[in-house]
Amino acid sequence: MLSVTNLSVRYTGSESDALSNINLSFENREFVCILGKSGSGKSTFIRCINGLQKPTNGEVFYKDTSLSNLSEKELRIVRREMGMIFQHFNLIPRLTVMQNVLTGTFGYRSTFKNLLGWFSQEEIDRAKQAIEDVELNSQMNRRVEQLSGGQKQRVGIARALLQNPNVFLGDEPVSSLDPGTSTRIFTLLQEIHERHNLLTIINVHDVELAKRFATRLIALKEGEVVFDGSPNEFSDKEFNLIYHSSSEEVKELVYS
Ligand SMILES: Nc1ncnc2c1ncn2[C@@H]1O[C@H](COP(=O)(O)OP(=O)(O)OP(=O)(O)O)[C@@H](O)[C@H]1O
Repeated sequence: MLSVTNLSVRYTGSESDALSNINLSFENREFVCILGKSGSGKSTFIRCINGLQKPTNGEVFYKDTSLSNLSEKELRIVRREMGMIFQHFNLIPRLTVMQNVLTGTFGYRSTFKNLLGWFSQEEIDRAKQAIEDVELNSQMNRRVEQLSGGQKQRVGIARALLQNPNVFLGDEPVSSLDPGTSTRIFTLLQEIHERHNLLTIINVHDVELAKRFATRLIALKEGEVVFDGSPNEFSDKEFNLIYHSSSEEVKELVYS
């Protein structure tokens, strides 16, 4: 469903690759967590998948089509099938929960309709359902600036659901939340993942959380994949290697 081949990214002015020759493929229904130290390339990888970051080399294929071959308009169509949630939620603080969630339909509507804020009854009903799915019914008409971090992330999830996504992407969606709230958000992501048959790919710093919810773990170190396997295979040894050793030592030890 989604794959990357020989994917490399080097930012302008940088002397090293943020991502270096990554080859991975993902199937529907996988719940993938991406681990790695700060600066290892996790966000860059997610941004390549949804076409926000152009590779320096290599390709991203979504449903067998290379994103490099798509026009901006075609890319927008791909992007609307990829719901995305963010560390800082990326909501519009002064708008209500309902208004924020409805922006999830924007990729499917004309700019004219979006500017005027006209929504059909069907769109409003779907938004209500998504708000119910994330258990925020009682907050529907509150401004999001009045919500807690966990509630804000639920709004982000409901907004992404309105896109009818095939792929759910998360760029450190629980990094600013406390442990209990983080677990509840991951539980919700898992439920949504199963109910909608999604491919879910989430960057996360919390290894225990990743091991508990993911079906597959991928670890990046200095822009390279140094671990790709099931959560049971990821032990303290891998943890120490990934967070404390050089990438050459990691590859030697993990794959020896
Ligand atoms: N826009 C940019 N311009 C130049 N360099 C960048 C840019 N974005 C990221 N980088 C560099 O690319 C490398 C990978 O960054 P990236 O944000 O992908 O890592 P990350 O694993 O997501 O980090 P974090 O966990 O801190 O978010 C880092 O060295 C970073 O400094």
